[in-house]
Amino acid sequence: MATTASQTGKEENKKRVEIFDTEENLAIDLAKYTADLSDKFCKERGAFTVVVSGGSLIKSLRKLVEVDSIDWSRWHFFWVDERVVPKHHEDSNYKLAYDNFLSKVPIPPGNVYAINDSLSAEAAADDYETCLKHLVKTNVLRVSDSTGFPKFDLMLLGMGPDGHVASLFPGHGLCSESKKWVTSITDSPKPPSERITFTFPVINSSAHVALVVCGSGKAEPVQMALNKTGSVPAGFVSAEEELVWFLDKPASSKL
Ligand SMILES: O=C(O)[C@H](O)[C@@H](O)[C@H](O)[C@H](O)COP(=O)(O)O
Repeated sequence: MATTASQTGKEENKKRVEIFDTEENLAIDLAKYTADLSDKFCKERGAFTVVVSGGSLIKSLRKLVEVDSIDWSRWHFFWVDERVVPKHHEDSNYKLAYDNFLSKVPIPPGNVYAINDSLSAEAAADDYETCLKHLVKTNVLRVSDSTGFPKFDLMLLGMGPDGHVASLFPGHGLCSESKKWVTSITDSPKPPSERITFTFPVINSSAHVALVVCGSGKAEPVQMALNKTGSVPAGFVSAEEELVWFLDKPASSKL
């Protein structure tokens, strides 16, 4: 059973906070939320552009693979951030998503946009941005009328215990990148140190963002982000249509 915390203010009107008794219930609701959006966008535009982070989020997608009604052939699948390691490496977000999700659903392999793992971090970021620009030209990816940045249909993001999202870490200069779509980091405080990441203008131009956070170890950054008691990258996340925080009870315990 979820409880919804109401928010006030203009930007806040686009924000919902859902709190679940258990991670299992969160995973069930996240599957329904994603399936409903998939249905809506597949009907409206014949495509559904979905972005995922790495981390524990991927495990919380396990109920999604069981939804029969999803038209997987219309899905286009991206990563908000990726570690610059070979695709079969244990640290690879591609491998994490492949093993736990992609290998279980029939998304066409050509619609799965992994990074080029033979390049340096900087070159891989440029290459991924070039790929996104091509997908804008071919109308797979929309562009936000208000920001000019790509507008993904849904971003599914986790948050680290320090409040980071994607590979945008507290106090790091990349949090204020305002021009690039995709950038690289070679001094990530969370290993491995070399990564590529979408920038905030891209994340915040998404139609829908789901921030999925579980566990008491994240209660403090959740509080900082939602009650504005501190400044953490997760608190900078917004969406053009709707931002939904999916929290389990322990993660919401300081709200
Ligand atoms: O590649 C990464 O490291 C991630 O994309 C990162 O942003 C992750 O989502 C958070 O660190 C949360 O990870 P956990 O849920 O495992 O704490």
